[in-house]
Amino acid sequence: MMVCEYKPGLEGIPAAQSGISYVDGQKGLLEYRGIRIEELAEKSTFLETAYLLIWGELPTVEELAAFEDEILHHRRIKYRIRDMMKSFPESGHPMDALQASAAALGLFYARRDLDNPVYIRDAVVRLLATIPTMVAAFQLMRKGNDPVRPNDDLDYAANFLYMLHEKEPDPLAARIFDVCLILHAEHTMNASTFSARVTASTLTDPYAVVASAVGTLGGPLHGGANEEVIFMLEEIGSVENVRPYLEDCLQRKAKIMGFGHRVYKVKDPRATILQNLAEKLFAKFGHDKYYDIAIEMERVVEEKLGQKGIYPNVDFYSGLVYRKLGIPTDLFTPIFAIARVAGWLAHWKEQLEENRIFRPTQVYNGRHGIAYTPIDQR
Ligand SMILES: CC(=O)SCCNC(=O)CCNC(=O)[C@H](O)C(C)(C)COP(=O)(O)OP(=O)(O)OC[C@H]1O[C@@H](n2cnc3c(N)ncnc32)[C@H](O)[C@@H]1OP(=O)(O)O
Ligand SMILES: O=C([O-])CC(=O)C(=O)O
Repeated sequence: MMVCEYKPGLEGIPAAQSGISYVDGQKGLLEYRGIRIEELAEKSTFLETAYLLIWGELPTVEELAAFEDEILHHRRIKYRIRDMMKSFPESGHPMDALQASAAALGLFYARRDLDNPVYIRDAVVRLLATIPTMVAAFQLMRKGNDPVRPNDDLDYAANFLYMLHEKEPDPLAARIFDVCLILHAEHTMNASTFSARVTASTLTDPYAVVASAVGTLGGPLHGGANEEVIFMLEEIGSVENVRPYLEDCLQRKAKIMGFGHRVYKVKDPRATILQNLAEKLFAKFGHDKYYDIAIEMERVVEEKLGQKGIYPNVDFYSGLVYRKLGIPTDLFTPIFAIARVAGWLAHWKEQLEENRIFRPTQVYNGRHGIAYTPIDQR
């Protein structure tokens, strides 16, 4: 067996062969199935992009209509899932509620028929359709309200905002939210996708795959950074405080949330698009003073850490967009998950097509040959 050098965090180690997405971290380039993210953000919709990621090609008019229709008809959640969510503590984090609810779907669809394309399609449709409903339902129920039923007249993104705010969204807000979903849908072998693929490789069900990925996404070094960014902007509070705040972080060797990336050594192309989306929202709905703080942060971080390749990542500007859409801070990461379900499912499907269980090795650095000490002698 070939022995490889141990790399903390598996840096630079390929974990799969994949044709789903591609990142050039030096050029700041991201493609889904070969199509540039900028082009998808301008021309596609989230469901069309999800189709592209999962089935490998852009859908025809008929294929897209059929896919959208299937999703529309599977948006409602079972009353038993809703009742289970109602019993969750309202102080609990919505990512934990989502992880538990996604896993609970597996209780209803326990049969695993992984060689059957109908089973795969049903699972894809069910997960894409119900995850947004679950996120919105928990949000309303933790406030003591009943969840809002999906609105069949609204598309995927608009319906989510409708279920969250109990009113139809402004069309610009809905389109911008849809673009956010496109931007977050997939990103090569990131931590949660790796987690999804490891879980998939055991041939378990897709609900367990998504639940394990949701758990991984929630951490502050990964998708959870989007809410940490807002806490940080609130703590900084003013443009004048940016420099002393960052100097203090650097002195303490503390990570600056929303900056840095294992692959990108330039500004994340999604951060550039999200920044433009934020500006569009500010032009229509009013400015956000935290944006001025964010701009100053980007300037000072580049001055201090640019030579190390530390630039804004996808999590830096997304929260400013979501705030303007009236979304509470602790829903930012669940919204990331709504989008990333598309990527996780694409990787689940790809993993099954050429599966081998993930079972890496380790470098043992513990002891050998130690005698057992009876408890009364310890
Ligand atoms: C959707 C996403 O997951 S995007 C990422 C979201 N996460 C964040 O925004 C959290 C802040 N960023 C980070 O913690 C990291 O940049 C990560 C987790 C994204 C990438 O981590 P790694 O690739 O392991 O980089 P690592 O932590 O080894 O950093 C390399 C060097 O850059 C520095 N660095 C990296 N990110 C930052 C940051 N955000 N602030 C300050 N310094 C940083 C490190 O201190 C380290 O410096 P050193 O070589 O002098 O010790
Ligand atoms: O690729 C990564 O490591 C993290 C990231 O940007 C993502 O998952 O979108």
